[in-house]
Amino acid sequence: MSVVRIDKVSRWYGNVVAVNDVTMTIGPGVTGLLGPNGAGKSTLITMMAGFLPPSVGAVTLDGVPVWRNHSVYAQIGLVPETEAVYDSLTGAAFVRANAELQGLPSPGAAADAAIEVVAMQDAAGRRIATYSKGMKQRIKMAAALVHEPSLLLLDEPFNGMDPRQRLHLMDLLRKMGAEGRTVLFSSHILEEVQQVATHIEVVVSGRHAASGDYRAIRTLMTDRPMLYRLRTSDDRRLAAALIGDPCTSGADLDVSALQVRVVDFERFSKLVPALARDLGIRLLEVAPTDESLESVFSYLVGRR
Ligand SMILES: Nc1ncnc2c1ncn2[C@@H]1O[C@H](COP(=O)(O)OP(=O)(O)OP(=O)(O)O)[C@@H](O)[C@H]1O
Repeated sequence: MSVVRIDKVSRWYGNVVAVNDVTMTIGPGVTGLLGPNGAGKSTLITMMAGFLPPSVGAVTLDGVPVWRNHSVYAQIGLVPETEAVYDSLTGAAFVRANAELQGLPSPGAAADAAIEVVAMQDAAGRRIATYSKGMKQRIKMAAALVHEPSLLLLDEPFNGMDPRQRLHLMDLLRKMGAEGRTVLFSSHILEEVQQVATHIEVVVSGRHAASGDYRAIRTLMTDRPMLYRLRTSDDRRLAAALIGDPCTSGADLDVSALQVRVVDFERFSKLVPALARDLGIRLLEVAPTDESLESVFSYLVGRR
């Protein structure tokens, strides 16, 4: 069983604080590392893979420090975000080279098996230069899997994949997790994470913002105060009714719409249709105005 522990870790590049006092534990199964661009996901993954030392704090795998520890590297597979592939090699040669670097006794057989896992047998004899972005992702995945690591780290693996490749990779990650491996992948899309991860860690602006399963994270996100825009057949009457209920904390009327500050989304979502029905008001539009990922994430950070 592989457990990664990130303990009070900070990492800075010159004046830029990329990771700020993060503590988290990642165990077997599939974990999604969720956060907007620049949140520090790649920096965290690179430290977990042992390619970068923390400025402060420790990253360990089963209690053993990862940085500069060659015995630990054999247990780790990394699929980096960058296209770290040799275009002039065939897919098969690239994966085999990784098997040789890992010192495997039968590098050819290990490479064939890994290529089969990612279903790239048909294209393995072609030069990587001719691959699509999604195919490059899969061959990088085969290279990362060739030594059967117990910890698999993937940085934005779904980027550039078409829907079919995406489903294939999701299946593969689920399978790896079900086999008892520790799989962690980064993403900035909650729905993507939700489809495959059983556990989610959220980072924002270098800080650990939240942790839990999809439902817990989704609840945190929808429970925050939010501004809703409503267009109805009688904004004024609906505003008066809504403001009398504790699920709202304010309402603004302008010529084209009604803006309502909602503090209890669950209650609000039931109240609006009920009021509209009782008062005979037609609802033309009900939509959140600040649903951007950044606003959701900033809220999560603000709570801590
Ligand atoms: N080598 C570097 N030198 C200087 N600053 C860096 C370096 N690498 C990352 N940073 C900065 O550290 C912060 C975190 O970057 P990081 O790449 O870890 O975030 P990320 O969540 O992976 O973002 P993205 O999804 O955009 O890759 C950013 O502000 C970034 O500009």
